[in-house]
Amino acid sequence: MLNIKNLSVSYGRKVALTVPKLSINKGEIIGVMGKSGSGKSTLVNSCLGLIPFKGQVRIDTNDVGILMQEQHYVDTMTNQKMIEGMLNTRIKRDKKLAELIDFFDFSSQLSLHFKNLSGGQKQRMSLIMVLYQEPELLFLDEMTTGLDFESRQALISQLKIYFKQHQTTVLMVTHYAQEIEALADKLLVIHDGQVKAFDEPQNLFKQYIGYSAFIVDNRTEKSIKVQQPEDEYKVARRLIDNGDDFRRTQSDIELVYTEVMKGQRS
Ligand SMILES: Nc1ncnc2c1ncn2[C@@H]1O[C@H](COP(=O)(O)OP(=O)(O)OP(=O)(O)O)[C@@H](O)[C@H]1O
Repeated sequence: MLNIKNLSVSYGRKVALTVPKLSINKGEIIGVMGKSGSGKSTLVNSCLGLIPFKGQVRIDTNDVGILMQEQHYVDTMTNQKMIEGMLNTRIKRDKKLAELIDFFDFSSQLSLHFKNLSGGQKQRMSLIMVLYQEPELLFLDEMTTGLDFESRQALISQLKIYFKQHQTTVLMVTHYAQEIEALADKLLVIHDGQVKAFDEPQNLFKQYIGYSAFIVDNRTEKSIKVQQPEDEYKVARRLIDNGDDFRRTQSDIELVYTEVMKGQRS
């Protein structure tokens, strides 16, 4: 669905991003993580052709959607008028739109103005308009930044259902490991303009963390690395005997990310 070859983006003399090769298959959801200034937005912007770049970016569809962190709309009309105007349709007569509004629980916000919506409601409204166009490929750039925990959780679970139903291919940039854990098939870690890791979380977990790990919750939050199932049993036994509250994890994104970033220059 998206193929990148020898991509290089520079701002003036500074090379901000180089990606020798990257392929995203149809229906895959890719979560992109990296520090501020690492090149995440540069990746999205070059894929969208919004900035000049060298190399190849091939997108196998014309139905591309994008949702950035902040949206600005005119504020002279209600949300309903704006949605209907921008999509050139009427909610009453448009089953697809009515269903989306229902899905994102937006009916009671239709009579309001955009500026009076909460951050989560603003994101929902933008999503309704983006998803109405049934993009095959969707770019999400920090769509839940600034949302409170509950709004983020709600949005993530709605999107999880939606993406599954529609087999949308998604590249989402986020600072929240939890978002990737809930939605992404693969994790892409960018640091200093370079791809440091790109694979399914469980593969990266095996590579960077080991066979499995126990996180001792409540007390220490320390992770214990184990390489073999037998070791896992021994560690579990010890933790149980100590009365510790722990959980087993094989795809903890935060652990993987921390491990990938170890040894990288800041
Ligand atoms: N228009 C620009 N002109 C010059 N330098 C830029 C421009 N846009 C980005 N950069 C630089 O390129 C690098 C990558 O920026 P980018 O916006 O892609 O990072 P990011 O990972 O998306 O950061 P954040 O998480 O803060 O959004 C940074 O060093 C940034 O300062």
